[in-house]
Amino acid sequence: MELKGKKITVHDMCLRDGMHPKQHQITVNEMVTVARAMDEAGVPLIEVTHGDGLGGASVNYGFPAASDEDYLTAVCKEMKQAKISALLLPGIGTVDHLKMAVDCGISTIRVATHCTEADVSEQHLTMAASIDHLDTVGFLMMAHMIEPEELLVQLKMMEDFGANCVYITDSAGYMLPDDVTARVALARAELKPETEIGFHGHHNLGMGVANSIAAVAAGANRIDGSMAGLGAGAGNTPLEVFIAVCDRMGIETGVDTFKAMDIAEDLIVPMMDHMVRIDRDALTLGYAGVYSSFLLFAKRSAEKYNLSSRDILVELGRRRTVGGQEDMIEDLALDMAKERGTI
Ligand SMILES: C[C@H](O)CC(=O)C(=O)O
Ligand SMILES: [Mn+2]
Repeated sequence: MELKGKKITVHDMCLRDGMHPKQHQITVNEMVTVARAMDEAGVPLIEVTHGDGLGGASVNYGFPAASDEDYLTAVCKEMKQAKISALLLPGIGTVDHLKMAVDCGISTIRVATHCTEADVSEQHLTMAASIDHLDTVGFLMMAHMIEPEELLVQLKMMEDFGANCVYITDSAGYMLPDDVTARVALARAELKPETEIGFHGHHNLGMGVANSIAAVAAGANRIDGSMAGLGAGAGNTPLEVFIAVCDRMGIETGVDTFKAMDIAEDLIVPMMDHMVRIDRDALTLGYAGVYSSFLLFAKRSAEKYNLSSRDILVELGRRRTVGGQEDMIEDLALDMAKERGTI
């Protein structure tokens, strides 16, 4: 496919997926500063929410520095051209959270489920689609775990519930470009032509940019990334890198490449509590197909029970654990520690 001249929408994740490595402690001021700079650089869409979506503030997922309502209210009113999105996982976020986010000024709601559980998104997607001008997006996580044909059934379900855009989400950073091509191309061929297709990558195997380009080539027109890769695991597709590559290839993002680089370097890297990079554990997530936001949970349990975090992650992958099973990580570590006599 000729990519030169193709227009795509990039969607920044620093202020939502980036909440995972920050243990949800990004302040309202930091959110506003980063969002303003991205607005100025031409980033068209920015996600702002607790790392686990609206309503994520809890013992299980972690308490944030401020409420979703405070973050969204503060950021939405500052935007000149950028639109703000919020993420919602049914079971964590409710229809009331969705209404609150709309009242705060979001333009996009993304309803996320595990890749085999699109049916649980019906209530939220139907409701969102009934709200005037609300960009309604379905988001299927851990999409590497099922074959393209099975994924298509789930994507179609979200389309039927009213999503005008559906996402193929590589939550574990496990996919290789051929995996992305197979899933996106089938979706592009079978979904309604007016339904947009998005791809959300994690960089655990260093494939974020290559996978995102594969997605665009196969027919996706929305691509998630985050400046300096601030996101779960080894982070999301580093957005400033993806923008520079698009620039070289003639793919139009509308974002100023040098301003994107400056945001990554001058604003995001200094905010990091640890370097978000492909270290041994993040690489293991990608290699073993584990949900990226399990990383810090596994590291904490490893430290507590004198275990190797890699061993915990490999076992989580073997057990095919999925998002929402965070509480099982400590249970697993405790069992492993008893078995190995490390406690
Ligand atoms: C709640 C997760 O962090 C959503 C996401 O970004 C992913 O699955 O990847
Ligand atoms: Mn993610």
